[in-house]
Amino acid sequence: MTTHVVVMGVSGSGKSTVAEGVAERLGWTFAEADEFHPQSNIDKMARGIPLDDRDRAPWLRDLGGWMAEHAAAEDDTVITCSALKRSYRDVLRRDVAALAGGHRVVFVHVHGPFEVIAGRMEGRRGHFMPESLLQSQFDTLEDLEPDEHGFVLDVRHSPQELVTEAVERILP
Ligand SMILES: Nc1ncnc2c1ncn2[C@@H]1O[C@H](COP(=O)(O)OP(=O)(O)OP(=O)(O)O)[C@@H](O)[C@H]1O
Ligand SMILES: O=C(O)[C@H](O)[C@@H](O)[C@H](O)[C@H](O)CO
Repeated sequence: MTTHVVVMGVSGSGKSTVAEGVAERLGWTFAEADEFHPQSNIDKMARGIPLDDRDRAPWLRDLGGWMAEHAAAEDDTVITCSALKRSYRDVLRRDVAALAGGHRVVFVHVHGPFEVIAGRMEGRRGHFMPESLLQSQFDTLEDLEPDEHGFVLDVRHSPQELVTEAVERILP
């Protein structure tokens, strides 16, 4: 049985900060979903155009496949991935769920007020994602539903608090 953590949320919410901390604390394999985006998706966002379902579909399938490969190899993982919609999370879960052995995908939603996240994006330099896309990220976001395995963290907590809380709630 392996666990696959998806740290989700809008751009600038702190996914990388939390996911890297959790992966380090647990010694689990880490990946950034942004590194799985085709260059065309990165270019589109950099031009200030939000991705649509078609842009995200192959990317989500690749990430789900990556987690399932690791599950099959008995390797626990932590990834960052916006995973904004329920249907996206269904794709991310699908390949791991199809394996025998009771492997788990756990979503950790880093969530908080628009103004806090906008302020952090403003202070960040050299990232392809423009602040102008934050509203579309919030518009697209669908909260975790009661039957989804996961939990919400408050972006206003310190990175250290967030990592500790995440680790406590992830471990079975
Ligand atoms: N809990 C926190 N408290 C204060 N600042 C934070 C916190 N978490 C992250 N930050 C800062 O906010 C900015 C965004 O964080 P981070 O890059 O981890 O977000 P992200 O969700 O991975 O972003 P993206 O998806 O756009 O790459 C960074 O400058 C980071 O240092
Ligand atoms: O689904 C999406 O729209 C994307 O994955 C974005 O969320 C960004 O890639 C990421 O957050 C970097 O800012």
